[in-house]
Amino acid sequence: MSAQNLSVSLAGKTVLDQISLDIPANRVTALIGPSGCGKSTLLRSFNRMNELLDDASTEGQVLLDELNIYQTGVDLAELRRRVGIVFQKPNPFPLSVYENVAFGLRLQGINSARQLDELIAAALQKAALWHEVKDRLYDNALTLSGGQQQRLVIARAIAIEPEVLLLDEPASALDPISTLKIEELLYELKQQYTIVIVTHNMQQAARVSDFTAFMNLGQLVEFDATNKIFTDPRQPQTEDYITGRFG
Ligand SMILES: Nc1ncnc2c1ncn2[C@@H]1O[C@H](COP(=O)(O)OP(=O)(O)OP(=O)(O)O)[C@@H](O)[C@H]1O
Repeated sequence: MSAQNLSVSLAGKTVLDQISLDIPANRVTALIGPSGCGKSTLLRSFNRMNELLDDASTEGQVLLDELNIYQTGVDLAELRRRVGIVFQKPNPFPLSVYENVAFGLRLQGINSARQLDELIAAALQKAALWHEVKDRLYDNALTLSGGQQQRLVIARAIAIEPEVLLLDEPASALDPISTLKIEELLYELKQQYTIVIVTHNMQQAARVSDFTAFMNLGQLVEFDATNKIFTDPRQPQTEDYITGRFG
């Protein structure tokens, strides 16, 4: 996936300014930068979620394979199936664990009980949750712990086989053990999916990502291999940020 000269305004204010960025396939890319620099807005532009806000306008392109997702006639439901998103606060539906994962599959017309059972078990396994919920499949998802709920939301997102998974601070509401589980999970998931994660936690970005984009004031300051960004950045601004001199 790639952004090309992408600019976004919200309520008349330029929030992203001419961003061009190639997101490598089957890798984890972290978006870092000070509060308000536009990380979440960039993430949400990858599946056109900004359009759900009043008064959002977008210029430039986002390419998913060959498709400019902003061209007219793009099927937004299909786009969001291909590019899934997980938010900071776990948001399972107030349904059973099973029905949470079944939801998107049923929307795709999959109704055979046997097929659903198999796909739901596979998604829960991929989300590293199966062992904890296999005897609780019909319990309400809201009875799970916060960390389990977040892995359930990830299972719900991957059940419908997206190509890209967007994660907006997926662990910041979780305890350290749940955070570690999510981080380990990302390592497994990148074998199959392209992952973009917004994080405030620079240690987390250094641990989980292969590539890092440092943003400031709506601009992309630097994009490189994570190791390079954290040990030998090209831009003084990046160095100042990662060494804690601002932000
Ligand atoms: N719905 C909105 N309407 C108007 N302005 C908005 C809206 N949402 C965000 N903004 C503004 O857009 C800018 C970028 O916000 P965004 O949430 O993308 O930044 P961020 O880097 O993710 O910040 P944080 O790290 O604090 O979550 C900020 O100045 C913010 O105030």
